[in-house]
Amino acid sequence: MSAPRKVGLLFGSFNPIHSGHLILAHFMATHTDLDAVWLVVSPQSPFKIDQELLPEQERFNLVQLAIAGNDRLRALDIEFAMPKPSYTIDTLDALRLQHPDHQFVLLMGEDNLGGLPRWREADRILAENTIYVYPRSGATTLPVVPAQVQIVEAPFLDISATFIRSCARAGKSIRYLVPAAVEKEILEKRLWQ
Ligand SMILES: Nc1ncnc2c1ncn2[C@@H]1O[C@H](COP(=O)(O)OP(=O)(O)OP(=O)(O)O)[C@@H](O)[C@H]1O
Ligand SMILES: O=C(O)c1ccc[n+]([C@@H]2O[C@H](COP(=O)([O-])O)[C@@H](O)[C@H]2O)c1
Repeated sequence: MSAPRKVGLLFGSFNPIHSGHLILAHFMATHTDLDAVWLVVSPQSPFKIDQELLPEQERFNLVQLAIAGNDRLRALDIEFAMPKPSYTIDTLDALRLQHPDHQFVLLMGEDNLGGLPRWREADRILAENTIYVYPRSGATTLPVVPAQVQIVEAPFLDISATFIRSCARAGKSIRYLVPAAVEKEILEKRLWQ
């Protein structure tokens, strides 16, 4: 049996994955007490119903290309078989059933913290999980920050998937904003062009 592990979970639409996600995920997996970070690709965020999304399998493939060769990072498609939209509490329950020996930590950008009370079963998410929050533009907060929320001073890169998509649409370079393998795939498949 493998040793118990402390694993950070980075949930996202990853439409597409970019260098901001990767630097954050690798930093969390190597500069904190976490052993690994799993990137959970959400088919449909409850807060992004109207957003034009690449097919989930395509987004998942881009995540896999981006993290290839990094044994601290892993891509999860667990939400593909679950009801949509993708509610994080349901995924956390499923992951705890699948991996009873693991300790999970929720990773969250400061942009998402203030909106957390509007998440499904937010009280249970807060009661059952440690949350590592890292800097992100559009920072929001909770009226009272609970003890299980820890601020991690991770490097801050102001890149968003929205910006990557707008560059691709405008025919502008996305070199270094996404890993080379992801750039190649976006250009070859003419994604968002
Ligand atoms: N540049 C970044 N640095 C650190 N974390 C990020 C960065 N971009 C996104 N994240 C975080 O990654 C998680 C998933 O983000 P998501 O897939 O929604 O990407 P996004 O860039 O915010 O997308 P979009 O621009 O389409 O809203 C969120 O918790 C978000 O805060
Ligand atoms: O569970 C919820 O109620 C909930 C509400 C909003 C967002 N989330 C999850 O948070 C992740 C990031 O969402 P977003 O909207 O910032 O892309 C994504 O995995 C969503 O499924 C989850």
